Amino acid sequence: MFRIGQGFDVHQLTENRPLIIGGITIPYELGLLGHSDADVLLHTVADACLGAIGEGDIGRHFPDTDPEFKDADSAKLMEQVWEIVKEKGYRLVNIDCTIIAEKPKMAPYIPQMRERIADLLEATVDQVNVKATTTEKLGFTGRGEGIASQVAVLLQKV
Ligand SMILES: Nc1ccn([C@@H]2O[C@H](COP(=O)(O)O)[C@@H](O)[C@H]2O)c(=O)n1
Ligand SMILES: C[C@@]1(CO)OP(=O)(O)OP(=O)(O)OC[C@H]1O
Repeated sequence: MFRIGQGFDVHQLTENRPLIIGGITIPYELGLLGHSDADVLLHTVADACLGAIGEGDIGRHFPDTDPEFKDADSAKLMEQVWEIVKEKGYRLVNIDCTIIAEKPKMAPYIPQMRERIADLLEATVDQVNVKATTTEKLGFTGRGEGIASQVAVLLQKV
């Protein structure tokens, strides 16, 4: 059996925060704000995986009111989500991710993000696609106020 999932997340850009996307720290003058490390892409991957198996969303599993998750490493949260996926008997078929950001340029970091996500989802790099787009200076992403991401995932029962 195959199950499809999708995710969407947004985090605000602000000063004095690291910019962590897809488990990779990107040098930039601004970073993402959140209760956790605010890795917008890993949150979206987690939401897509939870959606695919009918397990709600990341906030249900790791509430942003719980001090345990303050400044949490989103890769650790993703590992826990992937354990739930495996317990339900699923493996990754493929995942396709889009980062929506005016700046900085994501292209140099995308190979590392693919490797990191493949590692977290116990898959190979060819099963993971990561791409980026601007919104041509339009909207909150275009003004550089935040970064969004979208993910589609396909899982298969093994
Ligand atoms: N933050 C970003 C945004 C885009 N890219 C790359 O640039 C290409 C052109 O972007 P458009 O928004 O004009 O379509 C896009 O296809 C990406 O390859 C990027 O690296 N980082
Ligand atoms: C990850 C969690 C938990 O620390 O916090 P945030 O970093 O604020 O991220 P968000 O995507 O807003 O929601 C999920 C939260 O529960």
